[in-house]
Amino acid sequence: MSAISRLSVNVNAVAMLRNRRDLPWPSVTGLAALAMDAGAKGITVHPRPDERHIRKSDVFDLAELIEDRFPNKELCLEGYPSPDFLKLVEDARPEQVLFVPDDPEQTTSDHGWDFSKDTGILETAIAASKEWAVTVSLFCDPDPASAEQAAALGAERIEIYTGPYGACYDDPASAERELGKIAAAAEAARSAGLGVNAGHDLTVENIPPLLERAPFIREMSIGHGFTADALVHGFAQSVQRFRRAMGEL
Ligand SMILES: CC(=O)[C@@H](O)[C@H](O)COP(=O)(O)O
Ligand SMILES: NCC(=O)COP(=O)(O)O
Repeated sequence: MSAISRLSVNVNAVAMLRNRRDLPWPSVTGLAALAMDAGAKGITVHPRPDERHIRKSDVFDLAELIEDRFPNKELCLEGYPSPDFLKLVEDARPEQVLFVPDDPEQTTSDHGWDFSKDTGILETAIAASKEWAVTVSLFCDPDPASAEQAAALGAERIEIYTGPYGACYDDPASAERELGKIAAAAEAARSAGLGVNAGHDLTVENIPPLLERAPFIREMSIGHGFTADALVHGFAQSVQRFRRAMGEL
């Protein structure tokens, strides 16, 4: 068994379920603790401006949980680098921040940064995060040029957007085409000295072929597919199932 997992469990969907009622359950911190006890490397959350799932208070609760009970695990915060989000990063000090080019109205993340027009806001956000000693990752489409531009801006990692791959995984020709794009972007990022993460619509089924093409991917944040799996198998079992799919068990 490898000591460090790649799996960061995204608990957005747990918060969404909790928010159906004015009650504290299911518990975001409780399930996050369960996932980390079961072997996840950490927890990811994407607090959106409307707090439709993760609330600011969850971010602080999770940061405290990790500091107090899981000092070797990591919190990753995802979001658009608005002043409000940057203040949250400054106050909560996660181990990693993923900057995502999401509009506040967006249903979910569906594209990477456009480096031909978004560099100003990213330069400011990257410089601030580095001052706070927070590792910076940028959400990128699976294309080598984006990886190189992310490196030129001073990011330490990229997260390759795997939504299109997840959506066509059942169609071998389309999946192969998407895997080729992801592998090329991952290689370019690695050559540029970046750590390579991947995320969006990853599942127990589609992870193994992805890791065959890019075995050096260091982190996968998984929420929707993880939660769907956990509804059937239970949170702790799903950590095992995803780690097995990642070749870690
Ligand atoms: C950045 C990313 O890939 C997203 O998948 C995100 O973390 C999911 O956000 P929602 O849970 O709001 O769809
Ligand atoms: N960064 C991707 C993420 O955190 C979770 O995405 P998904 O598994 O909910 O699609």
